[in-house]
Amino acid sequence: MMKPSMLRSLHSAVSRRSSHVARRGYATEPVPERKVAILGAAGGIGQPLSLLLKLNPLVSSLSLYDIGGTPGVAADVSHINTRSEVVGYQGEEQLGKALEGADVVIIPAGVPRKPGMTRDDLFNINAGIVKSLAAAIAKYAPHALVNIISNPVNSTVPIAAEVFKKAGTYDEKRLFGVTTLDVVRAKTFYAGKAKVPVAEVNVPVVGGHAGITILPLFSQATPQANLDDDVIQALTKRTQDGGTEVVEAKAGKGSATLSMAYAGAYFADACLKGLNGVPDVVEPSFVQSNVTELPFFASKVRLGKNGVEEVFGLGALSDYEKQGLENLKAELESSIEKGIKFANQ
Ligand SMILES: NC(=O)c1ccc[n+]([C@@H]2O[C@H](COP(=O)([O-])OP(=O)(O)OC[C@H]3O[C@@H](n4cnc5c(N)ncnc54)[C@H](O)[C@@H]3O)[C@@H](O)[C@H]2O)c1
Ligand SMILES: O=C(O)C[C@H](O)C(=O)O
Repeated sequence: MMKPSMLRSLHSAVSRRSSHVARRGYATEPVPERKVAILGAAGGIGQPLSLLLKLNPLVSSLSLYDIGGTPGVAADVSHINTRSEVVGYQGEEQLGKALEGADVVIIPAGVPRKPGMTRDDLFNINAGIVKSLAAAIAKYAPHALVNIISNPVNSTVPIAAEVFKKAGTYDEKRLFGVTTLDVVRAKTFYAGKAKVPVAEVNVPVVGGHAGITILPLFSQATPQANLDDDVIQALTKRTQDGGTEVVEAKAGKGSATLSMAYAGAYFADACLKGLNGVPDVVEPSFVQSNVTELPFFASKVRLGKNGVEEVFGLGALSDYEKQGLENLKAELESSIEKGIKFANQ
């Protein structure tokens, strides 16, 4: 996966490879051609996400779509001397071209929260946006891996699934709700309390992506730090409220964009590695699932040439986590049902 420390060396590595290929006239390490489309590319997440994907050597074609503003973002990002070609598309009439041939489609389109709002308060606007973008994906990129960032993720993923079912293109292995930011936060907060190097930390986060539906499993965190129960409870609450912490700090100017772009680029990189046949690519995602009785659930998944190759279970839970799991089910179920109902109206 693309770690922050790798970003600095990435540019020089890519430049070295490009000049080597140019000198010899053929690629010494064949890297498959991969098109990534970002829908909502001119937004707060979309722009830094476009930048990070332009730095990813696995991407050969970067397609930046939004209702407006993408010619400028594409012109800007395209001046970076890395592998991919960048094209900006704006307006619905260009959406088909933006999607055609895409291997991975990332959707950060939609409105963000303001202080005092829940993610569900975004449903009325974002549900319609995701529904129409999913219909276009079914038509123009039916085999792409789809990474949904738009909130409320607990509802927008089921919406996309229903749209794909109706279009006859649904493949549960290819649809992902991006919950990577929850894991990024859990790792950061845990490392701070446990006083261990953050780069060594792993924390599974399961459930969904809103408030109490976000369930970090600190009992399975590594390295183990034997933190007191009250510290674990505070870490759990901080992870669940991580998004709200940013919304309040931004004071009306939106929600997490930069950390989300990092998390989205990280997950897209994992999807590309899986498609390219890299073994043992395991990341968390909100996917169709049999892990609990709920039809969608976030847990670790193995990514491969067809998307989801394996959905991992919960492992051993502490009593506190067992209770957290029971507590989240009603809210998660109702958000999933709300999405399904909306898509079928
Ligand atoms: N999954 C997560 O962890 C996570 C984290 C942060 C934010 N989010 C969500 O991501 C979404 C975007 O956040 P942001 O801060 O980038 O918002 P933003 O308002 O800065 O950008 C959204 C972009 O979407 C575009 N857009 C709107 N309708 C569109 C359509 N039909 N087709 C294409 N593009 C369209 C807008 O023009 C804008 O450029 C929000 O819903 C937010 O809640 C999710
Ligand atoms: O909190 C939000 O509304 C945005 C996002 O879901 C996040 O977790 O940062």
